[in-house]
Amino acid sequence: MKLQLALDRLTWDECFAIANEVRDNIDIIEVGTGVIKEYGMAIVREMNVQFPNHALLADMKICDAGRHEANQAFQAGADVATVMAFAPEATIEETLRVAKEQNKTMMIDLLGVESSQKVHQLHSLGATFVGVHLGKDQQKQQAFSASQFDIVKDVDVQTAVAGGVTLESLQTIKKHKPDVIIVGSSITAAANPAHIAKSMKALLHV
Ligand SMILES: O=C(CO)[C@H](O)[C@H](O)COP(=O)(O)O
Repeated sequence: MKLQLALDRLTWDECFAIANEVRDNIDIIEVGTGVIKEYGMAIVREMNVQFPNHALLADMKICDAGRHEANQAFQAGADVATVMAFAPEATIEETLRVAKEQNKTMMIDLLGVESSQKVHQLHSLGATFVGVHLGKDQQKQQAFSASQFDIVKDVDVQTAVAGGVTLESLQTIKKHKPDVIIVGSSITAAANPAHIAKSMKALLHV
């Protein structure tokens, strides 16, 4: 199980400062959607320069112009880019083609997906990696529930999980053995981000 740091709602300097603080306890750095909207692909490029030994995910949340936007992420140095499960099949297929051509990975974000039928359909399109996701706004109404893994349990795909993961909820989440656990605010808004990241990493290896 890998630990992915999600950098959201932060300034350029905060992104680099926090990533640097927790670098020894995370496997993947995610440049969040809002951060990309603020600073463009330049921040993905710079993250790749400053953290060459970490895998890098650009949370593009692509929903149209799949080839162009997947190329933007990969040319900026991302190893993984995201496309939304609700995007048209043509868009998802284009992003998967671009990733294959460049030996990169697309993560299909399952935000809003409630049926395993949809995940099977994505798998038949060629998806190999999906993200179970409780969105930021949804988190105000409900906490992450382990039942959210139900939609992926019968499908032969790698999984990530995101959405308000905390040190406490990690105990339950890890039992479902996702390939990647994505943590944003529990680390980035902590008084001591390095301590939380270290505790999370340690918990994943117990
Ligand atoms: O993709 C995201 C928001 O759309 C976030 O990266 C993801 O939800 C992780 O952040 P947090 O742990 O703060 O929920």
